Amino acid sequence: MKKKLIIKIGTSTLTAGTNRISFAVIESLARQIVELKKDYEIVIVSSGAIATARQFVEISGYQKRVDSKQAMAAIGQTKLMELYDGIFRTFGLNIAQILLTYRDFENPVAIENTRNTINRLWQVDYIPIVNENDTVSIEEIMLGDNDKLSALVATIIDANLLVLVSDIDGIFNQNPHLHSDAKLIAEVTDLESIMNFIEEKESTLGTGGMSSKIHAAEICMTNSVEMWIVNGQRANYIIKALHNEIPFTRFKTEKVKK
Ligand SMILES: Nc1ncnc2c1ncn2[C@@H]1O[C@H](COP(=O)(O)OP(=O)(O)O)[C@@H](O)[C@H]1O
Ligand SMILES: N[C@@H](CCC(=O)OP(=O)(O)O)C(=O)O
Repeated sequence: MKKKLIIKIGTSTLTAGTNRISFAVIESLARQIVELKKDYEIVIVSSGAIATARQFVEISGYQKRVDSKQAMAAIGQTKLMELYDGIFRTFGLNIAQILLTYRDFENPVAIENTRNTINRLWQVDYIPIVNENDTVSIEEIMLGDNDKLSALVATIIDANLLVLVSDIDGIFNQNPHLHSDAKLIAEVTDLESIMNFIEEKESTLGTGGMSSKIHAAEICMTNSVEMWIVNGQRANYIIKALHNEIPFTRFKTEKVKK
């Protein structure tokens, strides 16, 4: 049986630090997935709806007003999926869209329905791409991060591994953007031991930063899902992390799944 892998890719990685979605980033993801599909069933959790919309329209006040952000997300989501579809198709990969909110994870019926949909999509060889349903829920666009959402998805489908693709190699003993001598932590088994390492710098994008990744790790560790933070700026980052060819942070759980 194939293992289950969730890949979370955020706005900063998708835009490669610019204000446009990078086709090269989506291509690199697709190329890796072609290889990964031999051993893994895959779910992508992708942000980027608002960033995609910005290439077409700027609804006034969208940086501050939540309803403007929601409208931007609604416009950008279809275009983001078009981008994924166009690029993934050239690699022979099929995609499907799933939009969820936190509330869905509190409802056993919704959990069961989501699980059934994902399993059926895998059976017919489609890759589910999840984002938050920003129309009905505003937690993520207020806090600006899909890390926790991806941990919840990983938990309900009993994933073997969640990979958070970030703009950094992993968690360091200090924020490396502020301290040049910061050292990467390769393995975390106890979250308490790393709490003091988080040192958010002021972010204009208002993202969840490292704190939301720790929160995601907490959900994963409680539910025996291994979680990695991997640097999306490195070539072939998932394949190389799997072969231990690049530095990254691994949040270990005690229970190893078959
Ligand atoms: N101890 C730490 N180790 C690594 N990064 C840290 C640490 N403390 C704070 N950070 C910040 O967290 C950022 C990564 O989170 P985030 O910007 O949300 O990434 P992404 O957009 O890829 O999800 C880093 O770029 C860094 O500025
Ligand atoms: N759901 C929204 C916002 C989510 C968001 O910004 O998350 P992230 O890129 O992980 O910080 C979107 O797709 O634009």
